[in-house]
Amino acid sequence: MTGDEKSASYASPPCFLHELSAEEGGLPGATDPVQARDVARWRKAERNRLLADRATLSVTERKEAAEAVASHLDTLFGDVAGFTISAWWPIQSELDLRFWLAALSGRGATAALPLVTEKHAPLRFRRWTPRVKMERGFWNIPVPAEGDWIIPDIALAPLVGYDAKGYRLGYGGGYFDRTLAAHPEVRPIGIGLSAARQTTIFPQWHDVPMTAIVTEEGIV
Ligand SMILES: Nc1nc2c(c(=O)[nH]1)N(C=O)[C@@H](CNc1ccc(C(=O)N[C@@H](CCC(=O)O)C(=O)O)cc1)CN2
Ligand SMILES: Nc1ncnc2c1ncn2[C@@H]1O[C@H](COP(=O)(O)OP(=O)(O)OP(=O)(O)O)[C@@H](O)[C@H]1O
Repeated sequence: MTGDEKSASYASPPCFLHELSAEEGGLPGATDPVQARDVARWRKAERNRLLADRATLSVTERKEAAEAVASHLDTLFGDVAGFTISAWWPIQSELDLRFWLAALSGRGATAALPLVTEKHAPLRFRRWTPRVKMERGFWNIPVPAEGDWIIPDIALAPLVGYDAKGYRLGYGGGYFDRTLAAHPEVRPIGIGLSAARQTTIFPQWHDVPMTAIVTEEGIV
């Protein structure tokens, strides 16, 4: 079964959601609270389903997917010299792109990792290399312990789900959306498994679409 077929059989989408999308004529911020609650519930169920699916991949399959993603990123970016690119320190069976990130400095680029320094606020970023001292941050995610705050040119965003229009489903904190609202100059690229594709994630006023989505199958 494809991811879409699975979502069709495992969770029923909420009704009238097309009316919520700003694109379809809805007013940003003027979302019906009942429908917003339905979307939030649906997202929570889909997030759990997609996370459970992802966890069934073997270590080898995940490693192969990460290597395929890395080669698609090289195709997408070409020469990265001069760019600052953020990614993530993997948790919960996320793809591990640290090998690709670690190689950036040798290519004249700067690698960065995100930090949650305040709940419900935009992410902040610090430079990372394998030699940087790390500490446990929010949610126990390892983060660079010191360094100046920097703003990436490109932010690779790990995704739990995504749709054909480039909207991303994450862990539900809204951190990436807040970051992109605060820094519209940052180019967001969603990274995940092709199986994480949804027909739609019912975009809300706050959802910022990715510039591109990269999976093990290629660039979407
Ligand atoms: N490896 C990794 N690092 C990352 C991210 C990521 O997705 N992956 N983030 C990408 O943004 C930021 C952290 N994102 C987080 C998002 C939500 C929650 C969280 O507390 N979630 C709640 C559920 C919220 C809800 O459903 O209302 C929870 O699980 O209790 C924690 C961290 C920064 N670092
Ligand atoms: N720019 C914003 N300003 C205020 N609140 C926001 C903003 N962006 C998102 N939020 C809030 O964050 C909450 C979670 O959003 P959403 O479900 O899109 O998270 P997510 O993209 O899955 O999470 P994450 O980016 O942390 O992985 C929503 O309830 C939303 O209201």
